[in-house]
Amino acid sequence: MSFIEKLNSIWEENDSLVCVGLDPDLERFPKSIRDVPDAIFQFNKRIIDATHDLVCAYKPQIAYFSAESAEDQLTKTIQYIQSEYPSIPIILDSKRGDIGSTANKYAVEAFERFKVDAVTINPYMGYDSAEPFLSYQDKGTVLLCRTSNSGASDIQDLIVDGVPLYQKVATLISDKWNYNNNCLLVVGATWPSQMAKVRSLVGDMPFLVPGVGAQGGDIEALVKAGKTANGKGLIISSSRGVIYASGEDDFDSKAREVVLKLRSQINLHRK
Ligand SMILES: O=C(O)c1cc(=O)[nH]c(=O)n1[C@@H]1O[C@H](COP(=O)(O)O)[C@@H](O)[C@H]1O
Repeated sequence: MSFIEKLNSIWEENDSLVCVGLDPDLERFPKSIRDVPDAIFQFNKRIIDATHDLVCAYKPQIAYFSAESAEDQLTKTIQYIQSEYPSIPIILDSKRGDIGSTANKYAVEAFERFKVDAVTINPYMGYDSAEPFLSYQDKGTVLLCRTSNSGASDIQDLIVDGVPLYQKVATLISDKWNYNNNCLLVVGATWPSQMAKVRSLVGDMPFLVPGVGAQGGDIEALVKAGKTANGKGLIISSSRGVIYASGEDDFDSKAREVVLKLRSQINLHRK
């Protein structure tokens, strides 16, 4: 099953547009789990077990693993989701982007080493840097368009041929790069008016939407701006707001409570 088919079916199955970001930071772990062997995997496993019926995706961020020399625990986390909850797509957040020959290796890293369903990439080096990812027809390529951070406007809003660069990027990807129907765009939850503009440019292409929870994105505004006509089209991702909902040993049940609330707040505005 392709990434897009998997996404369409989990949106229905779990009635959810919520993605949980797995950004495991040992310093923020409860004492009870910090010193156990494979602490990162054990932490992720408890978050996953507590939320699997409420989400449409998991998004592990590679830096939180590689900074700890813990890529083996990233592999274990991915394999755990795939064996226990195989209908849930996994988006590897690594924001790769490089010349074609190196991008080839990054695509192999994501799709053959880690075997994820989708990966985030930076499109600013152009088509040859994206093509190795796009050529995996059944995988999702999630391209940065208008990011959630405060510096997003520094470059992404520069005017090119009379329009902001992020709109040029959206149109280019939609018109030229999406020939396998496997592109998604990153549009931050913190910018609802820009999101509405991107939606008007790219039809029903799915958006990965980080920036709710810790970064303060407004749920009602983003859902209204970004949803497609069928009330879907969004993968709304929260990391710290979910996984650190409690600093104590009840972190998994508190994470579940946050995801439940997030799912219902989002669903309120989908219709
Ligand atoms: O590609 C991303 O996931 C991403 C894009 C973006 O524009 N903003 C953004 O915050 N992210 C990632 O989404 C996550 C946000 O984490 P929280 O702010 O804790 O929910 C981090 O892993 C970021 O690297």
